[in-house]
Amino acid sequence: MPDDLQINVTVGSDIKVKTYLVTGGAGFIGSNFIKYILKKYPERKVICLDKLTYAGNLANIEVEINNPAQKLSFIKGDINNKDLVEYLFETNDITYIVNFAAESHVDRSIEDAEIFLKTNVLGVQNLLNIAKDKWEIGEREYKNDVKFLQVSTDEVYGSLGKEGYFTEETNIQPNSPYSASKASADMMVRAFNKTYGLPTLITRCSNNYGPYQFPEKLIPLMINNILSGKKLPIYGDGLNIRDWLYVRDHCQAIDMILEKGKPGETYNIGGHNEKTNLDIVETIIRKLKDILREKNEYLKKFSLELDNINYDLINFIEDRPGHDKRYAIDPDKVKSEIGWEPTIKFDEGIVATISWYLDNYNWLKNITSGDYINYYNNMYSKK
Ligand SMILES: Cc1cn([C@H]2C[C@H](O)[C@@H](COP(=O)(O)OP(=O)(O)O[C@H]3O[C@H](CO)[C@@H](O)[C@H](O)[C@H]3O)O2)c(=O)[nH]c1=O
Repeated sequence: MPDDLQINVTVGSDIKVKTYLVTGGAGFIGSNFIKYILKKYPERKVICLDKLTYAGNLANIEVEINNPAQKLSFIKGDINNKDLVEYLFETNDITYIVNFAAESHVDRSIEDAEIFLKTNVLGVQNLLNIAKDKWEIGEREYKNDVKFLQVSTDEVYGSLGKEGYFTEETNIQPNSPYSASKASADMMVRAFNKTYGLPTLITRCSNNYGPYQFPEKLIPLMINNILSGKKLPIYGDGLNIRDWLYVRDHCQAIDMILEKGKPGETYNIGGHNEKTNLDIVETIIRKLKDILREKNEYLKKFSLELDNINYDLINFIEDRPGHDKRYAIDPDKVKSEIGWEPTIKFDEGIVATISWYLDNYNWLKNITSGDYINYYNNMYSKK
């Protein structure tokens, strides 16, 4: 086995069941997806490959890794590592690749785009190339059930004005280095389908929220800042609009698209829940206050006073360069062809999310302090 380490190896039994290679499975959406799949299909196998960057965290799937009843194996490694990815194909009968591995934060991409190209573009190209070689059983013929699903973003379409929606036919017009890297990857996925017949799927989701999201993104950042007694920075006038999708709904959509999606196709996945950023932040302030009123043991724990949690915390700051005004997704294709629609209402999802962060404050502290990174890196360097 190449340099990288494998723990809790449960793959390789004789029973023929579907096996997923989930890349980036220790990150926010990836870890939620692994939980969803293991719960829904206890007999299926999942191999999680993750580099464990600042945003990928083994703690997110630790419960599943330590549960011998669940068929999850974890490999620490980079999707750019050719030998490692080839080895995973050679030693497992992989049915689905679901690629969540990505640098995902727009602001970081504005600071420095290099790692975005390495992971989001070259990494995807490496996965595609190996899948093409290892899955191929004859010229342009692949086993019926294998599929390569690239998790992409609605940001590849650029920005909408007040009217209209993104459809799968909308032109690609990325505006940030991050979305340009995701759009490039989508083009490579398309090219591998057209050129080699690789059975690919692309999903483009709107803004996700829910448990295990790294607190650099709007919703967990605001929750974390309130709990730490900090101001709430809003870019520009706060009137930019995003379409918010609860992460579990997103996982359900990906599962259904893997099972029912047509190779070569793209599916947009939205929450049908457009909100301005200001509205999101005000909602968090109100809901967090409601929760704290009921669970007042948390007030002591975080040394907070209810009266101090109010809209005065909002701090309008300089706008993000190239800030997209509005994202919104036309729900038709995924609804009519796959039969998927979001099920979790925003009011419900945001309360569940805030409560999760309150109940898992140690996770938040460890992830922001870098303690998790140090802990897991030490664990690997000792092995
Ligand atoms: C972090 C932060 C963000 N914002 C604004 C910028 C955006 O209009 C909105 C959401 O920002 P972010 O949470 O960074 O997410 P956004 O740029 O929309 O991109 C997200 O959603 C995309 C899907 O639409 C994903 O592909 C990206 O990986 C994900 O990061 O809130 C603020 O006003 N203040 C902040 O501190």
